[in-house]
Amino acid sequence: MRRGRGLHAAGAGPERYQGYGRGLRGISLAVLQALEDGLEKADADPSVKAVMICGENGKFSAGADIRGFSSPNRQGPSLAALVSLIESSKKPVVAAIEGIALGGGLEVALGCHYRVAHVKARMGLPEVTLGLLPGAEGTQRLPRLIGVPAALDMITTGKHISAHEALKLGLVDEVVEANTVEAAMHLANQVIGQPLGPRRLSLRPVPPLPDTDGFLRAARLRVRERARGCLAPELCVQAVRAATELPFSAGVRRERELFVELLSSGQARALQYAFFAERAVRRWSAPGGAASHGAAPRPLRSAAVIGLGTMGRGIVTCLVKANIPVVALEQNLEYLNVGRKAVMLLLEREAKKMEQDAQALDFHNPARLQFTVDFDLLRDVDLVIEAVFEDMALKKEIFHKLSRICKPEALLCTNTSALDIDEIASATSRPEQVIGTHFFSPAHVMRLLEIIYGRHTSPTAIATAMQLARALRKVGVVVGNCFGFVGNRMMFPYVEQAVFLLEEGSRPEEVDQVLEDFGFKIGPFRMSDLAGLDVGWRSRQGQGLTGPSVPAGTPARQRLGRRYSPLPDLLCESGRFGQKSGTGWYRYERAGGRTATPDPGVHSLLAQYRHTHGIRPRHIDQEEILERCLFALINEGFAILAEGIAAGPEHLDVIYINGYGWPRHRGGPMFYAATVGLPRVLARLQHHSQAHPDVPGLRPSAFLEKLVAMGNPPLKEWMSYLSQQSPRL
Ligand SMILES: CCCCCCC[C@H](O)CC(=O)SCCNC(=O)CCNC(=O)[C@H](O)C(C)(C)COP(=O)([O-])OP(=O)([O-])OC[C@H]1O[C@@H](n2cnc3c(N)ncnc32)[C@H](O)[C@@H]1OP(=O)([O-])[O-]
Repeated sequence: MRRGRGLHAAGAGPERYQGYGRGLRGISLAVLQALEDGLEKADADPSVKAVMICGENGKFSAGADIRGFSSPNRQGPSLAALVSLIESSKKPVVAAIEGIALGGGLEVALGCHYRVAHVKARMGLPEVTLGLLPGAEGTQRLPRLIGVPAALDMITTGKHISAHEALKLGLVDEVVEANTVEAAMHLANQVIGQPLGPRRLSLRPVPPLPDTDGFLRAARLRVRERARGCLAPELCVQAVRAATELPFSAGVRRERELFVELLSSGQARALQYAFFAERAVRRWSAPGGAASHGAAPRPLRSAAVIGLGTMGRGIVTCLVKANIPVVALEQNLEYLNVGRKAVMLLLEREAKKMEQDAQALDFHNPARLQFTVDFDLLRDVDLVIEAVFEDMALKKEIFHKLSRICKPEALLCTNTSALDIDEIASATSRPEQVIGTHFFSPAHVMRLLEIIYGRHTSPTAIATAMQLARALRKVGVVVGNCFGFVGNRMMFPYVEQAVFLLEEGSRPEEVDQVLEDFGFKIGPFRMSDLAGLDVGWRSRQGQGLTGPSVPAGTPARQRLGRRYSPLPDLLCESGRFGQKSGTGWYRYERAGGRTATPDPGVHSLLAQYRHTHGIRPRHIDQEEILERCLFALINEGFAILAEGIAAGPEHLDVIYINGYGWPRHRGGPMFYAATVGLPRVLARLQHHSQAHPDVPGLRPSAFLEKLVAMGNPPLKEWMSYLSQQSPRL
């Protein structure tokens, strides 16, 4: 059999038919056309007895070309028509599924009469993650094949399933360990002459459930709850409902209507933007022209983690999960034992979640995970991640030690969330090997890894840190060095506005509710309680903003000539540290509890505070809460772009989606700003800035002003309007 590129239609008789295209990049019009031509020829050719469809380079198909959805003049055969054509073929058609069959690719396989999968193949309908639904009749065929509950699960979550799961569900007919194409050809030859009617899914009824309507109603509520304002999962349920209530052809029409509704919703555009942005940030650039294409990573065969607090424990866990042997170090035996117990508990839980792979974790083996107080054991590791308190002196002491002990090529990473990478690197004799790897709590769950290069960090070090992100299955985003880097720097003005709103009349639960309704997983006050209010308090003490170092006579609500709110400090002074102490901006059932209840104690503290400072509380509406919090954050984003701290708005958006719970269906803060329109963002910032002239965070960034003056160009052109690219890029 000849193998070319793209999906192939090959005759089991003497003729072979093949299409062209790039399997992974999505099904192109050329592939569709070639498949249609091939099938028509196969049907017309009496010497062809059966047809086999396979992909190129060991991959069946990644589905429709996502970029094609935004091209308005798309012409040519449609994927749905092709799937129908396959199904109606008079000769048996067998899909040979290797690698992946996703989205439209799986829908093509559903049109085939038989499906053979390689044991390592993965299948799924991920359209929902792109704000769509399987629009090539997948929502109508899959429930007919595997039943409503399993089909609904795949369609509303977009999850990929293994070949074995697919076999169990009845999605494929056979799983093979060796040559899938050969096996599919073999099956094709075996079924020649057998009736095709029962194999045509469009002719089958949907297997009934005892209470299909009740099941679908419950499913709708469940996905609505989970989706937080994202439309696609709910419309997926509606499409599956159509399969249960309507004949096939009417169900297909309903599927098409729902698909078109989603396509024009704006959310699909945001989610597809997020898909490409996550891939775009893999290409990084750094000072002196260094870039991803010219830098090779060093191997990562072993690692060490210093500090077994909350972050360190999570980092050890994700290294073990990535199969990288780890040395975990603490400063004394007491802390080491506490840390060891916590890490083991986390790993046990992870192993349970991973079930069949638990053996592979092998974390009881000292060759894979070792606990120590002895720095000497760090001598040979490829990578060290320091995760101690945010204390510059302590970090410098550790890095000084590391530069004496570790092998010269070892990568020295700091998990600081805000501190100066260059100052930390200055404590070593090899600043080119020092880099920031900012994990997000819980580190074994959150997908983001902010990678911060310093003035001397080498391209190899950046490439190795990006490789680390990939090994840990995280999204690595390379950014420059400044206080708070990208994520936290944008977060400061957002949280600051949230606190100012409390001073002026809001309650914590009101502000949180508005931002959670917008789509954030948790609002700023719930988030602060979760992270621990003492963390920020310690940082503000370090910066001289609160505590004994504040000069006598400093106005309570002013620092360095700008507005300051001592409210968070007051909470900490009264022992309210958030969830860990059982009280913070909310009340919890106990210290360490997780259920936040509005706290009358906080309400009276706020009333007292306003009285003390002569503030007349006012009603603040949702729009003002949203604008002040979000536009302040976005404004800082423009300043970051102008300073060259990040290479583009996609970087900021990927950071916010993966590290800060920004709703993915809104595409990230900078994408959101583009959606709202930069002139409006600017006008509202100007308005709020006039009302609060002592808040620099509301003063519009010069870059935002410039973009508006240039006519509000599309997001992908923003960076070309920076008069001079920063030397950091
Ligand atoms: C009336 C209505 C009719 C409509 C019919 C609707 C039909 C259908 O239901 C809709 C769909 O199929 S929706 C589609 C449903 N399918 C999906 O949602 C699958 C989306 N794709 C994936 O999940 C992952 O890419 C894979 C798991 C395939 C590979 O992961 P990996 O090995 O880590 O590789 P990687 O780095 O991720 O990708 C490599 C390069 O390929 C690129 N590219 C990939 N897929 C693309 C596509 N479909 N398209 C375009 N490009 C695609 C990707 O951007 C990247 O480009 P770069 O320039 O190098 O940056």
